[in-house]
Amino acid sequence: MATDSWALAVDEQEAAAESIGGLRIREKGDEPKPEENGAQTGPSEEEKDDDDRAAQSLLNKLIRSNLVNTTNQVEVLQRDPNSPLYSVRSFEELRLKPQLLQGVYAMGFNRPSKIQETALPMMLAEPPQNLIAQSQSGTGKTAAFVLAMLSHVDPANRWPQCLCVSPTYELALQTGKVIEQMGKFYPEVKLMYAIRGNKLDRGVKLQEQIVIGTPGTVLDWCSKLRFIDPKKIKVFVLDEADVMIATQGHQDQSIRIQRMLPKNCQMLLFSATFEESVWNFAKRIVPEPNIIKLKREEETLDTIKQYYVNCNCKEEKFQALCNIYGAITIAQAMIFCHTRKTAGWLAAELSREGHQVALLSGEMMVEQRAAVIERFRDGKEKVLVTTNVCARGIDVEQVSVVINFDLPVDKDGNPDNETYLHRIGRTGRFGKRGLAINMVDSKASMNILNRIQEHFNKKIEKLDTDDLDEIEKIAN
Ligand SMILES: Nc1ncnc2c1ncn2[C@@H]1O[C@H](COP(=O)(O)OP(=O)(O)OP(=O)(O)O)[C@@H](O)[C@H]1O
Repeated sequence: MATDSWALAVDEQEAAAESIGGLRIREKGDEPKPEENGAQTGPSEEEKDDDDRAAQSLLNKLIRSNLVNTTNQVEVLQRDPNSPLYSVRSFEELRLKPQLLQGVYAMGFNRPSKIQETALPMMLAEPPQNLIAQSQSGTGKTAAFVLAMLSHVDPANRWPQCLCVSPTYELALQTGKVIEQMGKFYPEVKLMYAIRGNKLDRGVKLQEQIVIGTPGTVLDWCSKLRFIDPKKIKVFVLDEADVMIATQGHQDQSIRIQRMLPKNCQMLLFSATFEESVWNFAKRIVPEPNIIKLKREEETLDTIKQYYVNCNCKEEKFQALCNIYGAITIAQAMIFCHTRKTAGWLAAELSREGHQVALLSGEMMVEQRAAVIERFRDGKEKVLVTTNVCARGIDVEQVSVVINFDLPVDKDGNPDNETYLHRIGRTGRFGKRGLAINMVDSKASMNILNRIQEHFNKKIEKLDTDDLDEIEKIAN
């Protein structure tokens, strides 16, 4: 039957989505091919640590224990500019149910985050307002919509009232945990996971008030299997819209779910980024939206001293690194390599020299990566060797030195300026002065370095690592 083949297709899509959800271990023989010495051209697909946004997003969630601080103002585009816009400075002002206020405080939240100050009054308003909200990861979006969902359910009604769609199984579980924590003192409200593998008997009608899941299963449960009556949904949340649309098919499934919901259902959409594709998607899902944007802090190279070292091969680069370590005290450093193979080699060499080294590599499961980062954050290791994709978006405050053992290039071998800024930018944040050292090992990589210099219009000084006095000077 047509519906069955369609359901099968949905299953397949979800299986594919889950397999790129980050939790996987590579098979033996799946290792990268040996790289050519010294050549810094774009790596082949196998060589490169492939990662994806869902894994990155999950990693961020796993390692984040605090809000990301931001001084930027929120930008608000209101659907109805005549209705008073207000923001709150405390959770009390929101007149939450006492059980929920208790849950919020038990989580250690003292006051709403920047995005929550504006988003929460809108989400809790009567009549409910639709919202599209964008702010970087870690600014309190999840906590905000979880609070909105918990506030809107009627625990006396034993049917699904809030539907939350996440891009992957793992991300859905993380959000589910927040719902459980925040709803700790509100045990009448129950939660159900609509994820692959959660098999229910045919004919069952869900009694849980909140359902969180991945698009394929949620769609299945609302339509073909009818575990959920979509017409009774009051709040629909689409989380991580940017990650969602990176998976083929999810966009379509989300739109199909949305079409089954009643006209007065509150639609909420969250995203860490807001490129054109996300924006187009958001407009299809959320009619007449209020829009809240929180600008990301700009990364700059102003407070960073940048150097480059001329070498001929990776062994020479390693020697230069040893010379730097011998001359200056480095509290904590992050070293970026192009491939997993180089990263593994370098970590082993550094360990042999007596350094406490942490290695972050693409074949590790996301949880393992989170554990490595936490150990490094706690200062258990002083050097973190990593490939580029693994470390994107990770902030380790205390890092004072960043070393580009290989310069960042895109898949065509052109300079990846954005990644360069991202790698280096972190050291100079928090008002401290940072140090960045680039290893150059060929004409090609010198050319890349020159183009990076030109792009940022910032000089990268040459450093002679055979001259101890010169190295000592850069630390001052
Ligand atoms: N008002 C608050 N006060 C203190 N901590 C908060 C507050 N809101 C959220 N947090 C905490 O800050 C961290 C980030 O919050 P949250 O996960 O809601 O952000 P997010 O924007 O959804 O990020 P991501 O998309 O990465 O999940 C979490 O550890 C959360 O418990």
